[in-house]
Amino acid sequence: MLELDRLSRRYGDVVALDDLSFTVRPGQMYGFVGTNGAGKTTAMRIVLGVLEPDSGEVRWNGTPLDQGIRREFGYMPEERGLYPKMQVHEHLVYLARLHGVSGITAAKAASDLLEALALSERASDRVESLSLGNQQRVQLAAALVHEPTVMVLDEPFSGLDPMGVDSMAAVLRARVDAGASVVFSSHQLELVERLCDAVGIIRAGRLVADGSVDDLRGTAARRYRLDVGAQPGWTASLTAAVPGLTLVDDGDRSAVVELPPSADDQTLLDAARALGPVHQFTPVRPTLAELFRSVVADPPAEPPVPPSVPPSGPEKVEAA
Ligand SMILES: Nc1ncnc2c1ncn2[C@@H]1O[C@H](COP(=O)(O)OP(=O)(O)OP(=O)(O)O)[C@@H](O)[C@H]1O
Repeated sequence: MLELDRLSRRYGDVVALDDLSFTVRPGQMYGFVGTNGAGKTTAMRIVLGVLEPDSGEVRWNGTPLDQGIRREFGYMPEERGLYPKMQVHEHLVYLARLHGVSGITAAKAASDLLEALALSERASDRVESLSLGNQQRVQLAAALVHEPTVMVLDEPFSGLDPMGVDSMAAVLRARVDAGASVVFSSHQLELVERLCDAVGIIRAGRLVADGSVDDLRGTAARRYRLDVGAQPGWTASLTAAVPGLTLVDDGDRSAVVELPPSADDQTLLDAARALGPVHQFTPVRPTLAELFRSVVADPPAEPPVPPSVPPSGPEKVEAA
């Protein structure tokens, strides 16, 4: 397995990574997500070996990475690097041969990947003649052509059309199902939710959530959608009846509420029943995008700096 262990890295005064650790197991697709500037590329560059951490290390099956181990990996760096004048198939074969793959095996692997990525018809074209999205597909093929068991991919899906996303996802899923480890960064959270077995959320260089999307849901606040046949204003009565209950969405017929840790769902149901017939009572499963927003919006773990001015009264709200 691939282990990033307590990586820290600064650029001058900027703390890019702060004690970052996570693990990617064989047969696992790991999505690495975070806000702009959170430290994803820095972490990937350290795994790639183009950047040294200030502290911490990266291990593969318990052994700290060296150039020998790294050569076995497949990379898709942020700076895409293909030779523009080379033909697509020729380029892939060239890269596979650099990894010691035999000519016949390399040619077959290149053809298979081009077919899977819907690029067979462009096999004899120069890389520079392809659109950016198609060059990106070739870049993925370049990362995979020597059949690596670990793949580290920086935003492999950005800029691809939906067919490109699907074909790339299928190629990666097939490798993962065959036992490979894949870690990729992305801002496309729906895609990460759909594809990944595990997700790490990084904020300001720290990992703030790690696990399957279901694991992350388990730690999220519990929300319920209710439809109660009661008088208008029933949501106010409900929030008054259950201490700590928050109204998240007050629709015409139904409402979404968030339970405080102290209350259980039966208390909520009883309180709703006391107001009228309950037509709907459904747990709301947060999407990864919603989980992400709540995790990155949480205040940092450090103790807050005390305010220098005493807090004033409620903020004035301007009329629209
Ligand atoms: N070469 C550099 N010199 C100085 N600061 C840097 C350098 N590279 C990155 N940084 C800073 O380190 C922090 C982490 O940057 P990084 O590129 O790793 O984030 P990221 O999560 O990949 O962001 P994005 O999603 O925008 O690509 C940011 O504050 C960034 O400005």
